[in-house]
Amino acid sequence: MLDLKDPSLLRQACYIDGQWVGADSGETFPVTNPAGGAVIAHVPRCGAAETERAFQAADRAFATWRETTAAERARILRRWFDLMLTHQDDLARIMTLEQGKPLAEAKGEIAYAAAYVEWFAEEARRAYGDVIPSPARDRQIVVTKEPVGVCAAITPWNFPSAMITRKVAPALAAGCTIVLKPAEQTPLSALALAELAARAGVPAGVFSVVTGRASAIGGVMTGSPLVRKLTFTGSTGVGRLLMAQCAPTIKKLSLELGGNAPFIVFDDADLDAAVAGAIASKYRNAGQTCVCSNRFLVQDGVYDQFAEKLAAAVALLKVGGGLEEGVTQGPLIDEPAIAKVESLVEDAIAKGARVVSGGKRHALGGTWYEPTVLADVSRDMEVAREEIFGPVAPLFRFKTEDEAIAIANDTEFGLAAYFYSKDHARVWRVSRRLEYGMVGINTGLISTEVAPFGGVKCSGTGREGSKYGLDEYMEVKYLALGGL
Ligand SMILES: NC(=O)C1=CN([C@@H]2O[C@H](COP(=O)(O)OP(=O)(O)OC[C@H]3O[C@@H](n4cnc5c(N)ncnc54)[C@H](OP(=O)(O)O)[C@@H]3O)[C@@H](O)[C@H]2O)C=CC1
Ligand SMILES: O=C(O)CCCC(=O)O
Repeated sequence: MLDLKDPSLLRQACYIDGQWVGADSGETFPVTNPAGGAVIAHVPRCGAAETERAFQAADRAFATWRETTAAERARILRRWFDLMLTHQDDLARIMTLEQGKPLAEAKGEIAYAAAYVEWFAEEARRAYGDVIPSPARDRQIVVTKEPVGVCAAITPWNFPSAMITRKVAPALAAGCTIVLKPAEQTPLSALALAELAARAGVPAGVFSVVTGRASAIGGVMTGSPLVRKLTFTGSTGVGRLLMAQCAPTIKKLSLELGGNAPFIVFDDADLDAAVAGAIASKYRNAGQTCVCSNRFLVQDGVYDQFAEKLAAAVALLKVGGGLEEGVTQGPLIDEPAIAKVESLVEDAIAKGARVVSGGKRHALGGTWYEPTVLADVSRDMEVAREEIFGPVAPLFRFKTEDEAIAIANDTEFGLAAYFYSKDHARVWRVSRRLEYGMVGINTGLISTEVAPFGGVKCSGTGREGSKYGLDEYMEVKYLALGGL
């Protein structure tokens, strides 16, 4: 139905303990295409009981998986990586159909998702410990790293594959087992990854996928004493709730939550480069990423010129269905998402913002929103505080560097920030003063598997990708050897 080269990648069952299973109740829920709303598949609506079973299996599997060598785990992960690339076209097609992003972007995400698997296959062999100089002659102090144990992962719809692999691959590389609950909008990408993991030789119970009721599944993930770690990407509100639910059993946590990224353009910036960076960081995935620029802070001297150049670049974006040739802007994920964007833009206009481009739903209907640029935006408008998660660039004006820093840091979030300047002293000064986990300097693209992705403040805790991403799934153990 989806016109896949390998139709068996379209799984409409959960993958628990190495078996493809339905919900105990037999209930399912539909998966729809955001471009037009057609139902493309049905997946099980599981709850607590199925999730409990997945964790019991993960607990059993942990006993043997943790004993495998790093090289054995690396070989399996490497096969998973190879399979993802072999099936890149099908995986991308499934993603575009359930998530809406343009096919070229979906293919890019599959390559990006696979890169995490490759990276952690390599890092698995480098989980080194330490020998610490001892304070006493008859003692030796040794530090080893051990897998955390059984893990739980909850992922969002905006990156249906990459958000999974950057959790599951380091967990498996470290010797942990993991149960995943994907977003209800995009379960098919997750199930296809599970199918390929099984083909790659990941043993039963090591990686399970449960689709269904978020609060019931989340309740087991956060409450079960079998689970030692929860890793989550999604909204700050849900992250806060999950953190509280994990408190009684003191689970290790990685939370990758909302952002409110400033994109600062100083008078001395290369404006054409800044516009290219702005397009990349703002309109990727139709603005639906947590690291998308949310507030454009533009210095007085270049404000009008930047607005004009950005509007010209935005005019070249092509809105449409993700499978159509040349389309760069797909639909937003669902009606609540577009209603939120619409209300933020209406609020800004009512308070005095000027529409430079776009500003309303697209003529295509559905959940397509026009790529939008708003000028004369002020800090009393909701766009200054809220994560837009849509293709809207609000331009704020500032006069001094101090003012730009103050505005940039005036948010509860601290995920990604960007700025453009050619002045070296300023580059170091501003980088130090921005209260963010990631800073893009003269670039709008910061995501890569080799760098630590994560935020400060209400944007979360922990890092994904890079050597730090493996540490999140390992515990440090100190061995004191006496009587030597
Ligand atoms: N940091 C980021 O990358 C993301 C940020 N967001 C922000 O969040 C806003 C809302 O998006 P939304 O999709 O609603 O994000 P959510 O945080 O609600 O969803 C993310 C994941 O959490 C799950 N979830 C939701 N409630 C619970 C719960 N009580 N227990 C366990 N799991 C739960 C969801 O499951 P289910 O889908 O089944 O409800 C999904 O798998 C966006 O507009 C954006 O601002 C959204 C996605 C990603
Ligand atoms: O939006 C997110 O949740 C993560 C952004 C994807 C990336 O750039 O890695």
